[in-house]
Amino acid sequence: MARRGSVWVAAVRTPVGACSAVLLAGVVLLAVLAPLLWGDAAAAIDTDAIGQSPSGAHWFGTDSLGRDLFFRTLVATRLSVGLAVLATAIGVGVGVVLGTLPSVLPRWAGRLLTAAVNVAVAFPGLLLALFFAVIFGVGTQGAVLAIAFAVAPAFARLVQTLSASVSGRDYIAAARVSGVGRIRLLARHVLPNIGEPLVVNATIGAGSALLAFAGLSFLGIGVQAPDYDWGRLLREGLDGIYVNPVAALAPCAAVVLAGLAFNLVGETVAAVVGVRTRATRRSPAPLPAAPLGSAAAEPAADAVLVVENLQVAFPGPNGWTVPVRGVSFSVRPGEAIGVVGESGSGKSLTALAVSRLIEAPGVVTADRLEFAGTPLAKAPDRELGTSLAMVFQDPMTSFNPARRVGRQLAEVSEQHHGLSRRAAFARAVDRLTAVRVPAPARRARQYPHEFSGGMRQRAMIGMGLMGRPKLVIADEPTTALDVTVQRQVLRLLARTREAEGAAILLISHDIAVVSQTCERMLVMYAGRVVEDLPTGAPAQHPYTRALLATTVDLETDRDEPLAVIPGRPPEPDQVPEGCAFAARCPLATDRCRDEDPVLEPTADAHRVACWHPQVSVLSGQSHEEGAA
Ligand SMILES: Nc1ncnc2c1ncn2[C@@H]1O[C@H](COP(=O)(O)OP(=O)(O)OP(=O)(O)O)[C@@H](O)[C@H]1O
Repeated sequence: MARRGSVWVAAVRTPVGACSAVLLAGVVLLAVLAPLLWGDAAAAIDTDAIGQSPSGAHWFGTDSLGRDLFFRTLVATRLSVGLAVLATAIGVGVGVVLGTLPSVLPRWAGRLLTAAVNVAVAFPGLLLALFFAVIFGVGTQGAVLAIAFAVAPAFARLVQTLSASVSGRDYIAAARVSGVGRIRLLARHVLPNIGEPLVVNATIGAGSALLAFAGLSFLGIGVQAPDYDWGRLLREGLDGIYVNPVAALAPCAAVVLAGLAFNLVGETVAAVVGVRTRATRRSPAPLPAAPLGSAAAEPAADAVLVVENLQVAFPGPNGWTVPVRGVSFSVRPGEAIGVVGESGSGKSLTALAVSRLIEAPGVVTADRLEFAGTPLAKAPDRELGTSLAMVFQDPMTSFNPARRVGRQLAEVSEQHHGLSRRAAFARAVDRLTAVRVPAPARRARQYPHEFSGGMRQRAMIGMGLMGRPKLVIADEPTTALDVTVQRQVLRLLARTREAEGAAILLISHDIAVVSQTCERMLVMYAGRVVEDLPTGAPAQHPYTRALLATTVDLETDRDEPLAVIPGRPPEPDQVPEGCAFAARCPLATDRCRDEDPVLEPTADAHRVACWHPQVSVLSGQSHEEGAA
């Protein structure tokens, strides 16, 4: 709640937010106070001062009955703004009902209603307002209903579109499956999730309603005498425009200012609720230097990837959150490295940083971040596009659902190799063949949804092979697949490595998968690499040992309870002072809680960040023995 409040404060501090706050406060104050303070002065008839020009006594002059136009303009604020807001509220209400009814009504009735809304949306709003004004009759009430019904179709369409985008989500499907009725589904699951854009559009819509209302009153079919709003004042002022132009200009200026207030408020609300990160995008303070997570070791001269002291940070309301805190490793050509660790340990962010895919407001810093000998920040897109391949966990969302698979693969060669459309498509078919997609020529012409999960994942790898990748980064590539397909994909990665000489960085929470595929393993915990070891070597860090102990295989004793690591990893913004694993480590000492261990070599090709390495967690040896 406090966080939300601070977002609003930050939004009001922007130039647009400040203007909107001042204008809105002015409009609301006038609407509330003006009739109370100046209502009588605005209604007072003075036959001695009929049709006067602006003067010290009457700043905007007087009308045909000698009434003060300055006070009348101020007093008209309440009716003008109040009626516009009322019309908008009714319009939004009717729009929400019309927009949601199709999902509740029988199919044929819903379609009929949708078609009617579509037809109504096609009519210009003012024309609809005039049409309804004739139906509901001349006068304030008729004008309110006319404008409400004129704006309702646009809101109905908006609600339909927003509901359609929400109704495809998994939580709606889950609610449906669990037997939630249509109306409850709508009220509980759909409407709360479309409320924010609706409010933003309603605020902006109130500005248009204000203008429309002034238009109807100006035409004589809105507010009727003795009541008056800005539209009526404009109509009366226009009669004497050559004598006193201010009489017409003042209500016009009032409409413009109030309309501006609504629109700017809409923009501010949109900035806060629509793009919530915008307000926090401003960096809270200079990003602190990355703590040295590892002892500097010179990487191989031909390393494909060199990462030294990598830090990924995001600005938050209370300062920087640093989910990746000084990660260092290097990858040699053709090498397969696995990155393991519990959820939230920073594996994916490390991969994204290495692929230059961390978006603002995220900040990536490193002492050294090089790909194929070139600083990553300077590597041309073409170089990265052809020599670094990325395979994501969910290929369904990584492929564009509206384009054929073959064309998406071909785009890489058209873009980066300058191949013609036909040649690029032929290469796409060839690559699909290489990743063993059956009937590749036919499959290349299909859409992603026509592929099975495993086939999509292979096609994704095929896309990476359109160039000559030096490094394939695969982020949980088999998590969504069944064991048989998982095996096929892992085999394919291994084959890619052999055939193309590509290095592999395989991210997985499954230590068994990594052991089968990789020769080295980086174990991450709370944004740090805590152990870097050859696969199969005895683990030295208590966390790695605990992770290995939780791995289940065919030889696991089913009579024994499954091993678990007690506790949870710390949140990125609550990492403790010393070793982040200390709170869960049975071997932790005061030193662990006070001092953060650095990743240091303990044996050939083996680095550990622990004050007490080589201690067996399971055997219950004391830490003194282990530390020795
Ligand atoms: N854009 C972001 N802004 C703030 N924090 C983020 C952002 N993206 C990720 N994080 C946080 O960074 C931490 C590490 O995330 P990351 O996705 O790298 O973890 P992971 O080890 O890959 O986990 P998983 O196995 O669940 O994918 C998480 O706590 C996550 O909440």
